[in-house]
Amino acid sequence: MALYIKGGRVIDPANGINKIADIKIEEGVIAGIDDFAGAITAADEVIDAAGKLVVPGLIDIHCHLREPGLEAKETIATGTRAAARGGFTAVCAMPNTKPVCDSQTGVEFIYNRAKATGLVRVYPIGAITKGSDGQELAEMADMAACGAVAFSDDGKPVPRSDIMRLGLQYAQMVGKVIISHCEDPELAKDGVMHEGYWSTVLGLRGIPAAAEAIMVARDILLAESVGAKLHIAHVSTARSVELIRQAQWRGVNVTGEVCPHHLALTDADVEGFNTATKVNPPLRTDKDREALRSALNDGTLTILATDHAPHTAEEKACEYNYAPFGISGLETAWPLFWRELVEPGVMTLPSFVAAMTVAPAKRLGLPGGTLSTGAAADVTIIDPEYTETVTLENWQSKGKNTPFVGQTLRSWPVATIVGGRVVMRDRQVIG
Ligand SMILES: NC(=O)N[C@@H](CC(=O)O)C(=O)O
Ligand SMILES: [Zn+2]
Ligand SMILES: [Zn+2]
Repeated sequence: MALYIKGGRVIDPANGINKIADIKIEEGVIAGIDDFAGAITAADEVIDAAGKLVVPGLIDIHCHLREPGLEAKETIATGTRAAARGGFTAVCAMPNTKPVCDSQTGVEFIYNRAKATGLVRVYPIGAITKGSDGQELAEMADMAACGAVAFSDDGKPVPRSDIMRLGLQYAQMVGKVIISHCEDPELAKDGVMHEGYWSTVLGLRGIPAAAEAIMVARDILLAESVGAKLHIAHVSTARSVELIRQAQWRGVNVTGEVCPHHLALTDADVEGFNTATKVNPPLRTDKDREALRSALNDGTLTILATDHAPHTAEEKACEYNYAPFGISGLETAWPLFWRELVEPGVMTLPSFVAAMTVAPAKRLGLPGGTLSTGAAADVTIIDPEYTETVTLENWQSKGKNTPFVGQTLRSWPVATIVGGRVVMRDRQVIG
């Protein structure tokens, strides 16, 4: 018995495919892309994808699953259900859990929990420093040996340049990428939103754009000096984009990612003091948003990521100053990116699909991201015409901290298939 996805527009950027075709899945792997009309028998299962897009399973290289230790915010079980609902077949988990994932045991725990409770694939990211305290390198080589896919102290910067340089050198040695949360801790201190017109009007302490760009510049210089691979998390300012662009011209191995909220919202959206808009780096200005769009358009930035950062309702139900930073993003990423990037023609459909599949996979050396024959059958089906209003009904993440409730968005994932198993169908998570 085979599973056929019939008659959809198959977009597989890795193989240069963009055509109406059927996909055959057998024993959990892609058995071929073709016209299978004559081959389908009554014993086979068929998903009718006419009018839909059929793409490689989406891959998110930046999310927070909160397990171990912060299970009130999210677990691997709930976070991967949110991922499945958002069309993701694989997610990379940041190490800022309790304890921090800074050892072989931490990495193995994630793999074991994901195997036992996860609905989609989970790849752990190890910490750069012990406890992400920025003082002493974590056991990076050990973690790489047992499957850490990258290293990051996300949630915090690595304040000391000597430690960051050492981290880059170790990462380079084991062939991994450092994912940097770029923030000058002193400049950003006590800030709760972007520093500018709106922080002044609202009377909130600001985080200057330079707090990000300074660290982007430092990390680029360090990566350049040791020949290491650097990836900038949640790029949010025009200046960061400019620094990355210049570094790429010089041949530095640096990439960057953009999150949905930095495209969909600006600092003006903090008016109203909705704590769901509090995120790090903060929502920036229109000009920054424009710079992110042109960087995605010209290929300076090639990766889209959610930075899914769930928090409890209790934690977010307080004054703006005291709320934790973060937006629950897995379940609305695709339609938001669609509205911001595909509808206005900022990205072509194949380059957009690439930014959510093969580009992140290639950057971290993950399997997946293509529909090549013989590859694991991780597939996402999108209905580009389907509209849905964001509500918390049927919301899978424990983190209800989304500023997008009430927005009607077009283009949603309607099926998610992991290794040939259907884990979401018609917007309902299965399993
Ligand atoms: N992005 C956020 O606002 N929060 C993240 C940390 C991070 O990504 O830096 C979190 O872990 O809550
Ligand atoms: Zn971060
Ligand atoms: Zn993050």
